[in-house]
Amino acid sequence: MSEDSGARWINCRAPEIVPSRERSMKPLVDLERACFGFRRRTILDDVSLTVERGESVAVVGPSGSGKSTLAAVVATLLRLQSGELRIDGQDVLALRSARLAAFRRATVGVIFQHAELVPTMTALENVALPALLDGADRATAEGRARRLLDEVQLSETDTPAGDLSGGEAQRVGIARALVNAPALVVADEPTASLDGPTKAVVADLLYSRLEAHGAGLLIVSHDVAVASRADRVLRLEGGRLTAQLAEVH
Ligand SMILES: Nc1ncnc2c1ncn2[C@@H]1O[C@H](COP(=O)(O)OP(=O)(O)OP(=O)(O)O)[C@@H](O)[C@H]1O
Repeated sequence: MSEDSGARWINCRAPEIVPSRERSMKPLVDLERACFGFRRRTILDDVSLTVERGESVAVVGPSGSGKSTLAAVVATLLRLQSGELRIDGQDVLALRSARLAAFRRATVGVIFQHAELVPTMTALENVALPALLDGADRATAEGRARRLLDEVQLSETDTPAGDLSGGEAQRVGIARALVNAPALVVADEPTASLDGPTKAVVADLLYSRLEAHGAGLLIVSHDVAVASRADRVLRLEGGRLTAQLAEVH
């Protein structure tokens, strides 16, 4: 999803950088009274959400209810039309394109349904890329990438990403999301395109690696087994976000 697609920019304030000590006392994600629509259709209607540091929060809901839109808003890929969003204490709506991109690279890892790797680059190059873009030198970026690929149990690091199976590609996606040691990972249907046994392996790796790295997680998933492993499960329906009280479906 591209930044600003279909959205109108309303909040226009001067950038404010919050000191890191002050940031660490605030929720990792603090979304308040968020509204977002595509053209005339309201998708998020006064939605508030917090994710604490190291916490995992799953969002479930009917198809088309706006789960991916919410994930893209929290991943700072789409801008809210009204409301507030602070991530790691930073008012992200106050940041414009270049600074927002730099903030996102350092703070938010994103995992997509189809991994979205560069097919001609190897697994190792795909994982190292965000670190290189964030200013790491090649040896450092590749060292981090190798360690993370080892963590997700991918030994064939020189295979072009286009030749990987769906499960392998998603393991690379998890490693890539973690390469800049983000405080937050946003995962949009990370297991939806995988078969049963592979889903379980990828979900295990996702939750265990995030816990090991102390990253918070916002995960959108149709999969009961995957969503119910989160610390909290929320339901998005009719533009509103509520606690999921009954069984996830
Ligand atoms: N770029 C866009 N322009 C216009 N409408 C869009 C755009 N992206 C999504 N939508 C619409 O917004 C609504 C919410 O889409 P979204 O993908 O967020 O829902 P979802 O809950 O993730 O759905 P699913 O579970 O089927 O993936 C849908 O009706 C979709 O068609």
